[in-house]
Amino acid sequence: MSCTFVPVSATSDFSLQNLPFGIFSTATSPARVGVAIGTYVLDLSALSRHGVFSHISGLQAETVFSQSTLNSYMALGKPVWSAVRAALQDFLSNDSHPARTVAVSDVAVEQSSVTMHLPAKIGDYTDFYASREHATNVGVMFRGKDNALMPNWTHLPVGYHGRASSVVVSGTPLRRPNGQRRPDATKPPVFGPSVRVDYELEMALLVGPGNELGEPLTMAQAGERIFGVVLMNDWSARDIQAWEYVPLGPFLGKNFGTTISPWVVTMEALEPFRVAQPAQDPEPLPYLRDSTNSGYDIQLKVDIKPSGSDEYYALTNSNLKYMYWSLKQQLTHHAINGCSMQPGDLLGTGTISGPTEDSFGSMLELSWSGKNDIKLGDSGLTRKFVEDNDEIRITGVCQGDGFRVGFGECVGQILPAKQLDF
Ligand SMILES: O=C(O)/C=C/C(=O)CC(=O)CC(=O)O
Ligand SMILES: [Ca+2]
Ligand SMILES: [Mg+2]
Repeated sequence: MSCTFVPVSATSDFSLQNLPFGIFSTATSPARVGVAIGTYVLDLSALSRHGVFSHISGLQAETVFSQSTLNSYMALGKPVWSAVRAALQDFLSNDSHPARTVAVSDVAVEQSSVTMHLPAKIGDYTDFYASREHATNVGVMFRGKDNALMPNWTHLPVGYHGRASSVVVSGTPLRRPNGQRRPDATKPPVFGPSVRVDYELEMALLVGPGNELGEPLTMAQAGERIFGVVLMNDWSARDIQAWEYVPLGPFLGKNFGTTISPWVVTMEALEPFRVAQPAQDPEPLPYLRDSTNSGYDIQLKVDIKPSGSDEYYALTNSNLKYMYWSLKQQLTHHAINGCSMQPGDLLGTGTISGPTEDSFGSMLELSWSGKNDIKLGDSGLTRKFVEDNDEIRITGVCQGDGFRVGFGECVGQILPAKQLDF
């Protein structure tokens, strides 16, 4: 099966097997639901008017696809998502589909001519800490070798509640935060711009149908409730974080901005890329046990475009398959106490570091807390943390046989701090 409606190159992130969902607008029309294919965005509200989804029960296609967020569509659940995916694949690959009398320009626009928006109204944002390598590295730096991994870590997916208000879509610049830090442990704390702004390579799931308050989710249910996955950069001010986090965890060092990619890759598109997750020892308690393959082979890259340069230089090469706690275990654990999850809630995986040094998912780890210079290719440039006007770009790809399921880009630039005088 191949796409015959528009050209799709074998190296495109957005193949017929992918079909990620996003929210786009153009100079002349408002934000609404789109699906990426090749270099185009398919306008699903326009396709609805041509009857492409009219056979799907439980879907008010024109209404749902004219909205400026995906929340209503996310709430509909897996049977509808599957039917829409099948309808799109049929439309795109079958020349004799009844709606194929339309012109490309009737139902699609070039991605280069659209503005992408946040895919959902995110009610709540939670971030986990689920890479053993990352948690160990950070633990060694913050608490010493003997207390690196806390005793709870191998028994449950550790997480904290973040701020949905500061989640932004790829391309939105962020200011370096001001805050309180204590650079010299023998002196009082100081206030001013963070000098240790960092990125964190993460992915995040978006919740589909939620659960009522007091009604926990099981592992089997959680598997059906995940709508899809995006790339995420959990920007972190390490100096603010290191001083403030005791004993309640991340706060202002994290919530000055979190960047996500605009295209949500669905779980159905990721299905062929499932792999075994790392062996879990000790075996988790029964509510978190999973005999299915719940890891995903997604190659992840972080590059930096340093201030004043036009070139990108590699920082991190990692993979989602390194995550110790799976997406399903994270969602289940989050709801097991009866906490209600809503369509559009965002759950970050935590920084995705792997076993080798080039797979470390943050500058904190790459520079080992600022002790070492990170070399940017052969440019002669170095970094320990993110400098003003640097841009950080995350990309992610699942490589299939002759096709790709890719995530596009998650980019963000750090602008100078706001000048504050006290
Ligand atoms: O105190 C610590 O050990 C560190 C906490 C974090 O950096 C939180 C976080 O964002 C976790 C992650 O991304 O894996
Ligand atoms: Ca994080
Ligand atoms: Mg953040």
